[in-house]
Amino acid sequence: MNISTKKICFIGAGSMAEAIFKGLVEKEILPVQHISVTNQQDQNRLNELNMLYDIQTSNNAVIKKDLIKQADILVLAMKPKDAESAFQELNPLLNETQIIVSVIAGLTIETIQDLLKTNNPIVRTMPNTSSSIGLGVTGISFSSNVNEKQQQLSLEMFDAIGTTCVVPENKLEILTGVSGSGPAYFYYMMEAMVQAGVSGGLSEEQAMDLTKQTILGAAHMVQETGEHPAELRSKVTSPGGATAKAIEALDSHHIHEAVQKAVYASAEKSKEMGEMIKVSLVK
Ligand SMILES: NC(=O)C1=CN([C@@H]2O[C@H](COP(=O)(O)OP(=O)(O)OC[C@H]3O[C@@H](n4cnc5c(N)ncnc54)[C@H](OP(=O)(O)O)[C@@H]3O)[C@@H](O)[C@H]2O)C=CC1
Ligand SMILES: O=C(O)[C@@H]1CCC=N1
Repeated sequence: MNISTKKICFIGAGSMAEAIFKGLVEKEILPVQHISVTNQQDQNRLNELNMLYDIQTSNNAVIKKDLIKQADILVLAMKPKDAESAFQELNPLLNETQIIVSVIAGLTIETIQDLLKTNNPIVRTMPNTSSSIGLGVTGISFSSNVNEKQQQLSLEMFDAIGTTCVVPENKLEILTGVSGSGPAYFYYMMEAMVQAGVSGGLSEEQAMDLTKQTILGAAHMVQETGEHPAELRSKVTSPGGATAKAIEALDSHHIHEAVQKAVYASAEKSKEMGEMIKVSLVK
């Protein structure tokens, strides 16, 4: 099996769907004619995506049905709260050979199966938005009926836009806290660094360039040296020097614990969003 011969239909046209198909289109992983995108109602958004990527887009009921029926892989990319109604629409259109890839935070394989009322192979994933530039990382769990070839195909799709990490399903929430939400923590940190630079007298452009290159360099250092971040940090931190004072300031605000709390909060919220749908199913 090869991903380049497959047809992929994205159900949901938001930031995450775009990050994935942008990565696939720009890396020429499959022909643009093989990629289609639908959403609930926002026609302007679909027009914009069609113009940008030359992929097929439609939320016309008849065309949407055809796109879904023809797809080998369906990517579920709506918010958890919209999953139930979206899945009801999907159910009559599915055939059992289609691979269902979900990027929805918190929604378990079991709930997806219950909602879809089918026995399709389910690939539950947690990507991140850096997939759009081929630097994403995607956590993946498979339902027990995803065969070897289908697993390879799914891995091929996400490896093409970054790296993948196959984990047991009960690890996907904590993985969401680390890498799904993770880019936001670094952007948050960057916002603060730029603001401080500007307050201290740098131009916005200078502060942004310095911050950008610093985070890029730090990430490459971890990757290329293979050294632990703690070791690299100690090399920046001259005893009694400026960095030591900076780390002291971070420690005095319990930033280390705060970051851990942020990871746990994201994991907890993901679980909660999935649980809410499970509860509404039982009712
Ligand atoms: N953003 C991120 O960094 C990440 C997001 N995720 C997951 O991806 C999913 C989408 O998130 P994100 O892209 O940020 O969300 P957005 O709000 O940007 O996009 C949601 C999309 O879902 C569509 N939609 C809603 N209801 C339906 C329906 N019934 N049928 C078809 N499409 C529908 C919306 O269409 P319309 O506008 O027409 O209503 C919209 O295009 C979430 O479940 C999230 O947990 C996972 C990893 C990272
Ligand atoms: O914020 C969210 O709920 C999604 C999941 C991880 C990143 N974005």
